[in-house]
Amino acid sequence: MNAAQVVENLKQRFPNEPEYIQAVSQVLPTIEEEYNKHPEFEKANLIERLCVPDRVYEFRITWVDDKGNVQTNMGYRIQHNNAIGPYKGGLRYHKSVNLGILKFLAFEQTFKNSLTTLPMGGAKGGSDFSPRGKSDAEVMRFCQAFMNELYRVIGPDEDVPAGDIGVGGREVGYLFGQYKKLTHQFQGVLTGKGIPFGGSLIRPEATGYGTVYFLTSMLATRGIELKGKKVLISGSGNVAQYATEKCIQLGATVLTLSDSDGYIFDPDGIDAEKLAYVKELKNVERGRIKEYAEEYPNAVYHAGERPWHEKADIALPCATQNEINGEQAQALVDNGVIAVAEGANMPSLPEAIKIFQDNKLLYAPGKASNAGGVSVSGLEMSQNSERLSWTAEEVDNYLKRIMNDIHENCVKYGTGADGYINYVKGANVAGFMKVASAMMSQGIV
Ligand SMILES: NC(=O)C1=CN([C@@H]2O[C@H](COP(=O)(O)OP(=O)(O)OC[C@H]3O[C@@H](n4cnc5c(N)ncnc54)[C@H](OP(=O)(O)O)[C@@H]3O)[C@@H](O)[C@H]2O)C=CC1
Ligand SMILES: O=C(O)CCC(=O)C(=O)O
Repeated sequence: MNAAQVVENLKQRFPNEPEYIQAVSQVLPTIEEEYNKHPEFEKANLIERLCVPDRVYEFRITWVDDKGNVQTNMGYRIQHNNAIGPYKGGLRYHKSVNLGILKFLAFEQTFKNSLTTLPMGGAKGGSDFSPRGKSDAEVMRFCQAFMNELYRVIGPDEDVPAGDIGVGGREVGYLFGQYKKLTHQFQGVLTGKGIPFGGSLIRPEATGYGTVYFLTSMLATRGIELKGKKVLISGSGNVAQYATEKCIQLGATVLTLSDSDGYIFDPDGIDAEKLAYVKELKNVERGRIKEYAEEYPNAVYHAGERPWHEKADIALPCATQNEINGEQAQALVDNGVIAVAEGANMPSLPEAIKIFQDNKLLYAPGKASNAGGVSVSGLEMSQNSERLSWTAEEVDNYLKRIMNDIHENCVKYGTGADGYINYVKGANVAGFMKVASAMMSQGIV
């Protein structure tokens, strides 16, 4: 494989999908050397078959708003690769959603799911529908209309969606209810379900907790503890909330949270009580993060900005893709940040990653550090299959073990001659080799 040539070909074929091209061009150069040790891969054109999704579903969703107006949105499901297990990955509801963004997420998910050690292929889906400002009834009607199309192509052994941006417990509940209505089947067809109907304990916490578990493993390679460190977190949704919670539990001080309108800086740190306020604000009242600064006057709200210019030891981007550019990465380095672990998917632009790596920061790409969420989704599937529910402690122990295994794999495949661990290379090679081996065994399909 000539990675640059493959990327160029994909660019020609998919010129309007910059995020997808960005994700692919971040992965291919890091697996090129390993790939080229296996001439049989090239003969099977494995790389193209791995980059281009197995199939893409695109559909119109029609729903009625509270005023009686008929609305339409676009819906998508990208089934990227099922070489190692059923398609698996979240659904995103956000006004920015388009085919290219979901293709990047599905591509990344394939590598991530491979890293989890569990049998899950990669997928992603969603809609350009924004739940922001919508009533519960509107969200319910939208979810039902979305499932009216999606139910045809998902199933517990076929494709198992879950949440992502804009899709949390509320939306998964409505989606599940409609699936059941349409199919007459009570099946583990979605993960992130409510606990009373087959959800797993620790699934809501898993992505944020897992990111911090991965961070502690990275810090341990340099004999550093999280306790006492100052942490910048972006986002204030599911991943950010539980990353904050785990940081607090492990004795770190979280200074910032954000949403798409701006960020808050709390010089006293966000403690458990303030975090409970954020959870209520974001998950129940569905308010804006600026209200935090009204509730806690020592905190400052910065409208229209991101938190990356604040001084701290650690950064955990937990909002969305491309939220750290080169200038912001340089500010983090200049301010003494030693570690960046991505809770979000692809939050760092390529220029930012280069700055982190050139400065030998501990830097974990999302496909490694945020894999805890989909891992516990995999454990939810296991519990559903055996009609059992595991305790929170059991699930959390599994999660710790999986995050540790992912870290070990990154170290194994990513440690360079100078001892610096390139977690990007480690995660990509480890994730790739398992999927490649499965694809080779299954023939040209
Ligand atoms: N949930 C999960 O289990 C997993 C999630 N992830 C990734 O983590 C990230 C966050 O997801 P999650 O917490 O679930 O989503 P939520 O919808 O719960 O929260 C998203 C947060 O990010 C903010 N945000 C969204 N878009 C932007 C933007 N364009 N600019 C700035 N802020 C933005 C939102 O602010 P606002 O309210 O203003 O929109 C909100 O605070 C995503 O990248 C997702 O793909 C990765 C693995 C698993
Ligand atoms: O839990 C899942 O299936 C998907 C989680 C997800 O969307 C992700 O890992 O980005």
